[in-house]
Amino acid sequence: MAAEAGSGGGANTPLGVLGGTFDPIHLGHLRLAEEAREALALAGVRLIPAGQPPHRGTPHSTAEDRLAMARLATAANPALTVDDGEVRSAQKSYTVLTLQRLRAELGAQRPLVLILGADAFAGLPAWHRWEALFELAHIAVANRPGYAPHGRRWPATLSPALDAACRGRHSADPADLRTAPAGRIVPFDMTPLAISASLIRDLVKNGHSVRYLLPDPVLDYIAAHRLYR
Ligand SMILES: Nc1ncnc2c1ncn2[C@@H]1O[C@H](COP(=O)(O)OP(=O)(O)OP(=O)(O)O)[C@@H](O)[C@H]1O
Ligand SMILES: O=C(O)c1ccc[n+]([C@@H]2O[C@H](COP(=O)([O-])O)[C@@H](O)[C@H]2O)c1
Repeated sequence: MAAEAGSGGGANTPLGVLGGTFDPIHLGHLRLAEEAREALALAGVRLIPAGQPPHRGTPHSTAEDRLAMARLATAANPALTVDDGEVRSAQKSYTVLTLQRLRAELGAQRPLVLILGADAFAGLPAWHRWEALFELAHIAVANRPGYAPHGRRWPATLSPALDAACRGRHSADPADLRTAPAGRIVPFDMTPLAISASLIRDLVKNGHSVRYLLPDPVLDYIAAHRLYR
């Protein structure tokens, strides 16, 4: 059985961190976590729903609903755990603060791997104290349909600031993630899934089915709470 995220594995086993608004959580998020876990030999992945996402308006569902859906979506997989730290915090959900909290919890030596889709990675220079992220965690970047940089082509398409920050950090070998607590950038390929939370919200709003785009318990939660109508 896979080790429980956050406590599993040895002291050097990297732990994945996947933040998101998860409005709602869908199979793109879950495959991103699962494929990162497998490709990068992670102890597990902590999914962290944003309480107050810094770069978008108020989410369409409450933080409690998004947290509940994330818990339902991951209940059957012990390698995926849900962290409510950002939902419980009164502050904006800046990733740098969350990684500092995880560092304090897990120690300075535990390798952390911040998992991002290609769209999120490309926007990194707009994040709060973004260059400090490289001191706190490794970064794993997955392809996402419709977005560049994509997979192994990514270094050619970065903004100059991100390109400069990435220089010398690139690694194609997941084993490198064990040799330091932070600082590497690892692109990895996942099954391309053109699923987004905004697509799901639009489908629900227009009365269409979203079955098989997200787990059935999340589908049932959306229906029971009349979300996104
Ligand atoms: N289908 C997908 N493939 C790869 N990465 C994804 C996919 N969907 C989301 N991600 C990644 O998951 C993280 C959280 O995404 P987020 O919660 O914003 O979902 P979203 O589907 O992009 O939402 P929205 O459509 O509301 O903008 C980001 O790093 C994002 O790049
Ligand atoms: O730290 C920041 O400045 C920052 C800016 C934008 C997004 N993030 C984080 O990136 C994740 C995805 O955000 P979003 O808005 O695309 O759902 C989520 O965990 C956010 O808290 C973080």
